[in-house]
Amino acid sequence: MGSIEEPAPTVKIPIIDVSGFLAGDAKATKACAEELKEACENQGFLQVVGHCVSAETQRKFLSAIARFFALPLADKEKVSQSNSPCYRGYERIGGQKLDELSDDATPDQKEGFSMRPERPLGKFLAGPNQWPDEDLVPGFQEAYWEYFNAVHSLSKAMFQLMALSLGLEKTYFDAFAADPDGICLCRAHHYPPTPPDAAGRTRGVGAHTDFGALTLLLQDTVGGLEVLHKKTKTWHSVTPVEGAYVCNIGDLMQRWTNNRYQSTMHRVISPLSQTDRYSCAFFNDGALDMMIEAIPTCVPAGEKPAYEPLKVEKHIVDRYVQSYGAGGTYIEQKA
Ligand SMILES: O=C(O)CCC(=O)C(=O)O
Ligand SMILES: [Fe+2]
Repeated sequence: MGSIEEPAPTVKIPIIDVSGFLAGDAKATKACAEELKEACENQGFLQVVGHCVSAETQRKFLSAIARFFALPLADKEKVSQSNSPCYRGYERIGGQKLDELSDDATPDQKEGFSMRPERPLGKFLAGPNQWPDEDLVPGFQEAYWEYFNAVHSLSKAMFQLMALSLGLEKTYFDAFAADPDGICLCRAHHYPPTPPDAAGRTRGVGAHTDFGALTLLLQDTVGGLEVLHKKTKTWHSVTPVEGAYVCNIGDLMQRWTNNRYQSTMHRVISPLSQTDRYSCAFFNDGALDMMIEAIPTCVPAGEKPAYEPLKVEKHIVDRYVQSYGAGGTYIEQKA
């Protein structure tokens, strides 16, 4: 008798059209919230279409970041994140190591550019942005802000949909997600083509879960993003859908929902490729001073929450130190 092979698991990453919800249609909102709940309780990943970020805003932004990453290294290093007291600016290849699975992982084979809303120096991550000279990348700053504002709006709307999906008041997460001093990060990435000697050995981004609550990722059509199927430890690609946002749950939201919503491990492989890949992640990590405590309706009657209450600031600082190394600029600021 031949052995029976286990069928390969299918990991469903649904594509959810949020246009009805954004337009205020009650029936469409109910259906959207239901689809979102299903996705968040299972693989913790979905793709959002029918959103409010225009194709033109995305196009202008992707063109601006490609022009920035094409600059000579010396020009990019002028706005290096290592000169920033608040993790803003350019991050060279290998600047971050997100892999949580293996100790001997190679640093991430991506370069990045980070900006955030500007706030007076003092609190963690507050401070000024660093921009390249306008002459070097005309229109970069303008395209970046236009893009940031549009995705920020979408992010706030997605938190409202998430509240509805959990059977909560629509505004339940507003104090976190719409706080004027909240931590938002818009980080563009460039993954250079992979030479044959590095393919299979390196990672664009090592396996990790996202730190915060909710991520909205724009990826071009090259591909490479993969999510882990926990049970079988197999990786599954997130097929690019042009203009869509890959939306995923981060560790804070998993904690907040007492493990009901899943923060799933993901990575970007470095396939043998002649093509540059560009993506941009928008993280809305909320208000530093907030305490994250299990949402009461997520804790079954008679049970204790799975986690102790945790201040957002403590969680975020720990994760930055972990991925960028200790002795970061935060410690200097506090001295
Ligand atoms: O570039 C990508 O596709 C994923 C990036 C990512 O996972 C991250 O920045 O946390
Ligand atoms: Fe990620």
